[in-house]
Amino acid sequence: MPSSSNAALEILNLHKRFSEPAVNDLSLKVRKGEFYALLGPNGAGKTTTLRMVAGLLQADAGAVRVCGIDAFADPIAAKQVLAWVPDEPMVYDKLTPLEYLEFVAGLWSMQPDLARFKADSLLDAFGLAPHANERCGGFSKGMRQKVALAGALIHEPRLIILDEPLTGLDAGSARQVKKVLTGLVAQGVSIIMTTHILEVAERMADRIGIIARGQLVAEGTLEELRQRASAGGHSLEDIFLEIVGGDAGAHANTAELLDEKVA
Ligand SMILES: Nc1ncnc2c1ncn2[C@@H]1O[C@H](COP(=O)(O)OP(=O)(O)OP(=O)(O)O)[C@@H](O)[C@H]1O
Repeated sequence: MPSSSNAALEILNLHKRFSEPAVNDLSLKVRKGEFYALLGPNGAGKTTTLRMVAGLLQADAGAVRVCGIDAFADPIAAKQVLAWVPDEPMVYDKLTPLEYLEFVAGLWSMQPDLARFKADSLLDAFGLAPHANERCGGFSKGMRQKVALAGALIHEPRLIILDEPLTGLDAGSARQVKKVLTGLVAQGVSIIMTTHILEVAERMADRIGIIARGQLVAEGTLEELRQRASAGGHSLEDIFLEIVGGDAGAHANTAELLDEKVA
């Protein structure tokens, strides 16, 4: 796949093996200003893929380009333009959200005035302003998740990588997070997000990639996936279950599965 200037993320023939292959010749592209949802059954290789993109896990083979930067050759430059938020993010219990955001801004060498301005606006956007000066140690999982997300956004990344960002959030918090994310996409930021909440992918994603057994088995807009699904599946859940089945592992080769189902 040649490098293309409109790509925020290019994953090229990525491989990672633990005791068995976890990511197996995976290639995909996220365009600038695109919201891309990465779906797949448990153990499909989603987190492993994103951890390699974020530079937290070494790939066995393949390449990753973030905004045109070769992330394996120049990981520091890549990290400057991306944000990574895992499904169990860590925040420092002894810090308040404001102190945490100022600390993270300091790591990025942001000017204190700008850091404070950005911190205040992120705390506001995530509904954390009333708790800005309380220690994170007493926060619920959802509040901690929002603090971590705010921290990941403070340096104004161009590509945001989110692993299950809405798990554990109540309806109000999920709405705040979705509003922030869609606002960023409207400004040209790109997002790649894993989720098991298919409704979220259905409503928010510009394109959806479905992986099973470490391989991309389907990709497209919701409408494209709908058109390709053979049995007239209409919701993303119908399409997803048709493609991966209840048990993607029952198929020896997911490429064959793709040929059968969506060719
Ligand atoms: N550090 C590790 N050591 C050994 N095996 C691992 C490791 N990390 C992941 N795996 C294996 O790699 C495969 C892919 O795991 P991964 O966490 O990427 O799946 P996933 O699609 O994110 O799943 P889920 O939806 O359950 O989070 C699984 O078989 C998993 O057991």
